[in-house]
Amino acid sequence: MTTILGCIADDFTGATDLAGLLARSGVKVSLRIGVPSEPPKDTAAFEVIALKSRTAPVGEAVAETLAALDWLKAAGAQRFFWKYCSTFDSTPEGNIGPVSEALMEALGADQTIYCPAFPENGRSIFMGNLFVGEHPLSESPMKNHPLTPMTDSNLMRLLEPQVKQPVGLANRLTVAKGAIALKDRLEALKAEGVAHVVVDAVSNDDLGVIAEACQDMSLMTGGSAVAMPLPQLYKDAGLFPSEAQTADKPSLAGTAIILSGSCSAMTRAQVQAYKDTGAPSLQLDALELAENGPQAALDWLAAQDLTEAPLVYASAEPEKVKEVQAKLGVAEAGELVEDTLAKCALAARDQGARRFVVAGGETSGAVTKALGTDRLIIGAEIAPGVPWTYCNSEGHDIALTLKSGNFGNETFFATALSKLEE
Ligand SMILES: Nc1ncnc2c1ncn2[C@@H]1O[C@H](COP(=O)(O)OP(=O)(O)OP(=O)(O)O)[C@@H](O)[C@H]1O
Ligand SMILES: O=C(O)[C@@H](O)C(=O)CO
Repeated sequence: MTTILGCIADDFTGATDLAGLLARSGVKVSLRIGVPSEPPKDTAAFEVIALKSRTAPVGEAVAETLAALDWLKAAGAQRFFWKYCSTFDSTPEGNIGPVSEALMEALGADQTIYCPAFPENGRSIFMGNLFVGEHPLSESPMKNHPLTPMTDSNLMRLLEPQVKQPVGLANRLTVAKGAIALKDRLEALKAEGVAHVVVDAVSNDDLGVIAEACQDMSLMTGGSAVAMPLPQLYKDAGLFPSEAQTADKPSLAGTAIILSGSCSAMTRAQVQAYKDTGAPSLQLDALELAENGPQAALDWLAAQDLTEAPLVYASAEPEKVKEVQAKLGVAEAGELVEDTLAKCALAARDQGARRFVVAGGETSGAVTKALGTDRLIIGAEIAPGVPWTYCNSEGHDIALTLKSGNFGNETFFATALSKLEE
């Protein structure tokens, strides 16, 4: 089928988050890991390409995103969605702005919107300021993120240094007036030369208004949630025929492994809750990994019964992470942990693991790449923004869930496992 909406996500958990929310409407969503090396074949109306570009150097992120754009164009897409984190994670150099401007230039677009809001997960935007629950972004646990600490909550201030063209705001008072009022505001800003418009949203109703007003833009940007209304809007506009979601749930109960490289407050609570169930667990220590390599972890794993779904985690308190980063360097510490968790994933698969629960975006990228999967089928949603996915890992059918650091409730790991047993 010709692709209607071509989506590019800057990390793997973000890609499954977006694909899961698009699939809520019952449409078939196809998720590719990285830019496919083959020309488009067997495409779906909604195609998502997962990149691992959030913390990549700007030039690399731009080049990979443009390659993804070319593939999606070849699949027939004329509308595009650039998905970044609902907490607007970017390094000080920033990839969100430069990637958006490169996409706009390639598409001949003179304006786009920025809406990372995800109300079901507590992310809302008011007067251009991003809130996590009741706290401004910069006062939320995101201020301590190991790779992209967020120390400002104002999206215009975060975006301005990242782009060449002017940044503006369409605030909640406009959004509350509906899609026509928002379109008028966007037109007025365009007349003033404003290319980058942050749009407030505090509820799913606001997201419906924004999607309706922006559905004809060649490029929309945001978190996953603002894309959620698009399939229904496109169906209503007669852009594609109804088709059923075809992901069958394979029978993959039994063996499992949980791998956590996320240090977010929610993941740390999930790790503790899972350990409290009495499940076997191993904590990785980045300093020890730097000294002795991953063999001790692999030996521990080899001795485990995978029907008990063991947990391997590096998740640690911010002070501990900072201490390790000061000794090893931020990127080096992250890579050591990611590399070890990826090796554990491969070893677990070869020991017979068929369900993989992975926490953390960067971690998910490393694990998914190691498993050698190139396409994910979207299955049941475990928590808002976290679906099970099914894929083939070098001849083995497996289920994989990639959990964003901040998503899910405390019992997420056990809930994810039981979901495939229902
Ligand atoms: N104990 C540790 N010491 C140093 N770095 C660590 C430690 N544990 C994890 N890391 C690194 O921190 C980074 C965590 O990023 P990751 O994207 O996996 O999680 P997250 O940011 O919580 O998730 P998301 O991007 O979905 O919000 C990874 O690069 C990981 O390797
Ligand atoms: O938007 C989010 O918060 C997630 O999809 C994500 O990008 C996690 O890395």
